[in-house]
Amino acid sequence: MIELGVNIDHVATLRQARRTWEPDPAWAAVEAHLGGADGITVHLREDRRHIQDEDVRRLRELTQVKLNLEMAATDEMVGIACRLKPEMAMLVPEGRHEVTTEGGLDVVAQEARLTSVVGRLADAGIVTSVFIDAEIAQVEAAARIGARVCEIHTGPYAHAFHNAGRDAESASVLAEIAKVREAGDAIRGLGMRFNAGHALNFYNVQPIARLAGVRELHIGHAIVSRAVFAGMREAVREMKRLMREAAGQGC
Ligand SMILES: CC(=O)[C@@H](O)[C@H](O)COP(=O)(O)O
Ligand SMILES: NCC(=O)COP(=O)(O)O
Repeated sequence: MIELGVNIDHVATLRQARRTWEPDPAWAAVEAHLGGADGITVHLREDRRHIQDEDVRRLRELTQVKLNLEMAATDEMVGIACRLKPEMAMLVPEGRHEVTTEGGLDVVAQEARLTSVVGRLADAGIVTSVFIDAEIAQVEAAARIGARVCEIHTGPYAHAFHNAGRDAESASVLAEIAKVREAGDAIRGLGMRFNAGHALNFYNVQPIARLAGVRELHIGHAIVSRAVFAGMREAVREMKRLMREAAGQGC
C-alpha cells in the first residue's frame, strides 16, 4: 500500500513569521493523522527557520504515526536524532540561502563520512534515508553507505510538469518520470525502500504514485497550502485519495 508522509514545516513557517505559538505543528500533525497520514515529516534546519528543537521533541512524544526527521549530516543533527529517535532520519543537503532544498545529497562525493553517520544512526535504532537525485550512481552509493531507504527528489519532474502546462504526456515530463522510474527500479534492485518527494502537489502526484514499487511519498507545501482553505484533514484525505487511485489501491 502506498503511504503518505505529511511534511508540516510550513505550519511552523507561519508561526515563525510572528515568533509566536500558533499555528502549532504538533496540532497539525494530529490533524494530518486524523486525515489519514501514515507519517509526519519535519526538516529541522540548521538555521531553525521553521521547525524548532522543541517541536521535534513534542512531535516525538505526541505522534502516533512514523516520524521522519529530515536533517543535514552534521554532528549536531546526528546527536539530536540519536536522542529523539525518530523512526527514520533522512539526510538532505542544506544551503543557507536556498528557499527550499535545491538538489539531492551528493552521496558519491562523501561516502566515507556518510557511512559513519549512517552507522551512528543505526546504532541508535534509526533507519536512514537519503534524499538523492534520480541518478544511478547516487543510488549505488546510497547502498554502499548502508542507507535502507532512498527518497528520489521529484523537484525536476514537478518543474517539468509545471512548465509543460500540466501536460503529463509531454516529452519533458515523460523524460523526468522515466528517470525517477529507473532510479526506483535500481533502489528496489539493491534491496532498499523506494520513496519519493519534493514539490509534489494535487495536480502532479498521480504519475509518481503510479510508479512500480514506490512505497511512500512525502508531501508538504501543497498540503499545508490546501489546508489553509480546506482544513488539514480534508487536504490529507484528498491527497491520499489521489495517490491510492493512481496506485490502483482504492481508499
Ligand atoms: C528534502 C525536501 O525535499 C524537503 O522536505 C525540504 O527539505 C523541506 O524543507 P523546507 O520546508 O525547509 O523547504
Ligand atoms: N522530502 C520532501 C518533503 O518532505 C516535502 O516537500 P514539499 O512537498 O514541501 O516540497
